[in-house]
Amino acid sequence: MRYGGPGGTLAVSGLTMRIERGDFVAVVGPSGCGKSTLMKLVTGLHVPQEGTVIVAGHQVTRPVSIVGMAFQNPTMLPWRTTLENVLLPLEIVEKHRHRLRAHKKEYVEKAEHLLETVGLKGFGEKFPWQLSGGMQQRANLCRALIHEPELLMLDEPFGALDAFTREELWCVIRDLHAAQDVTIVLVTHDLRESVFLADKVLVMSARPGRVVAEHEVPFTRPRQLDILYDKAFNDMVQALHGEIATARAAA
Ligand SMILES: Nc1ncnc2c1ncn2[C@@H]1O[C@H](COP(=O)(O)OP(=O)(O)OP(=O)(O)O)[C@@H](O)[C@H]1O
Repeated sequence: MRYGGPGGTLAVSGLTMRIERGDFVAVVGPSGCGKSTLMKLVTGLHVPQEGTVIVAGHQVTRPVSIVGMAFQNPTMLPWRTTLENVLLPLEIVEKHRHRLRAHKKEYVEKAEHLLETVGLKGFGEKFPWQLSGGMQQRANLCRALIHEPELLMLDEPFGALDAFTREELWCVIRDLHAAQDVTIVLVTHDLRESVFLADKVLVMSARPGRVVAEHEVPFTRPRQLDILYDKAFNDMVQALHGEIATARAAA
């Protein structure tokens, strides 16, 4: 995938990965290695000049509707309440668009249930600007989940949060993955986050990005936050750190 025409920036090249249904995969790598590009390729926001992206058996040629996305900046619409923001994808995704008016109550209940799951019970009527950054991130996750995506793409969704809120949201995501049949791809700079949450961690090279290593995370589920202090956990984090340092140096 190259940006800006033939002489432009080659963001990813030879990037190959296979993710099975229900997997939780984290993608880590040096800054600028093409992690966000990968997200945009999988969701169909970009189409590669060479190679193919296949999601749920179909080649991706335009934005994919079975995907839920959450990026670092929650970009909620300020003139809509939190609940109305969470309901937004339903106005876009075809399967729900036609049902929305007749089944509004059912969808509102679902949105309220999701808000409750992430600790935002009773905040649906507030506007996004009345919520803290952490609360907006939580609402952002609800919006990514409202249309029951089969694939959830998370691009640094907890990047701007303080450590405590971030760890709390890790647990929300962990529980969502355990409770629902959803495949999750998480792009992150936070190696502890990748090891805590994922079944598999993919390490990318410096730009042009490709996968240089793939690690199964051996820790049993459900994982509790205490694991962050285990030696085996920290050894894995440190090993990943070393791999990324090597990938950066090779650039
Ligand atoms: N729209 C664009 N036009 C030109 N170059 C771009 C564009 N988007 C990304 N790039 C370049 O492609 C490369 C990969 O960018 P990308 O955002 O995918 O990396 P990243 O790994 O997500 O970065 P970071 O770790 O800093 O978030 C970078 O060198 C970036 O400058």
